[in-house]
Amino acid sequence: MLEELAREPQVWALFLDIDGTLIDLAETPEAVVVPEGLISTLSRISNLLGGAVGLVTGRAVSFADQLFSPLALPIAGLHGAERRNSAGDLERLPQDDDFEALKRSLARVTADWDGVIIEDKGSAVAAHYRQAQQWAGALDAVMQSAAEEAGADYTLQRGKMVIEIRPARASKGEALKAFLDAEPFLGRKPIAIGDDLTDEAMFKVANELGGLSIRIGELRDTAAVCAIPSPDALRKILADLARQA
Ligand SMILES: O=P(O)(O)OC[C@H]1O[C@H](O[C@H]2O[C@H](CO)[C@@H](O)[C@H](O)[C@H]2O)[C@H](O)[C@@H](O)[C@@H]1O
Repeated sequence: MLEELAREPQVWALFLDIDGTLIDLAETPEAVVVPEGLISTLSRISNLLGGAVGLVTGRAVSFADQLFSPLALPIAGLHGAERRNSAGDLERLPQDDDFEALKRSLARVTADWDGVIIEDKGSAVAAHYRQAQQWAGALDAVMQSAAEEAGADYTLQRGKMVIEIRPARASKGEALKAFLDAEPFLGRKPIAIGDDLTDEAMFKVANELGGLSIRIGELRDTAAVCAIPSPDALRKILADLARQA
């Protein structure tokens, strides 16, 4: 389904989610592994597409950069709330003192909740319960009330065994549009690949713009139009594509 990229590389732009898409999910946010060969695969595909490859992730840009170093692709982080374009210019929200206090309070409230992880991502915060499913309900309630306290500038974002509070003004769909407004993405058709609720916004934009939306996993309750069964299957497809570059 990505053969078109090799046939007409000047037509397409590729947007890739990270966790659960390019890399396998792990028990904790820090435990993820970038498989050998993936960085060079992405670099070759980026060259093939004239640089029109972007990462679109819920991670902070700084964390994603560490994962994929030395590769520094254009990237939207924090579900689109921060973005680095192909020239390397990074837009990031200013520090918000009230939000800093809210993150500290979340960490305090959940300190004794065994297995719950509060991931401080700067302008967003994620509460993970993958290792603490007994706390899922209580965590949901705490995060809902924290999101209300954070006010209209923030919104709740649910994902795989995670509940997040993130800036409301951006989404992965808006990030796709912003990338497509400038070279080397300008005028290309987007292919968006992701696995989670946050990726639905970019699936919709890719569909609207005549591109392609691909979900990792099952094709159920999604705007995506086709599916690839796993991150491993996607990596194999990308490696084949890179060999043609
Ligand atoms: O948009 P993504 O790149 O898919 O990022 C979404 C969230 O991914 C991370 O959490 C998820 O992956 C963890 C590591 O595999 C896993 O332990 C967790 O259960 C998943 O929800 C990341 O920690 C979040 O900050 C991202 O927003």
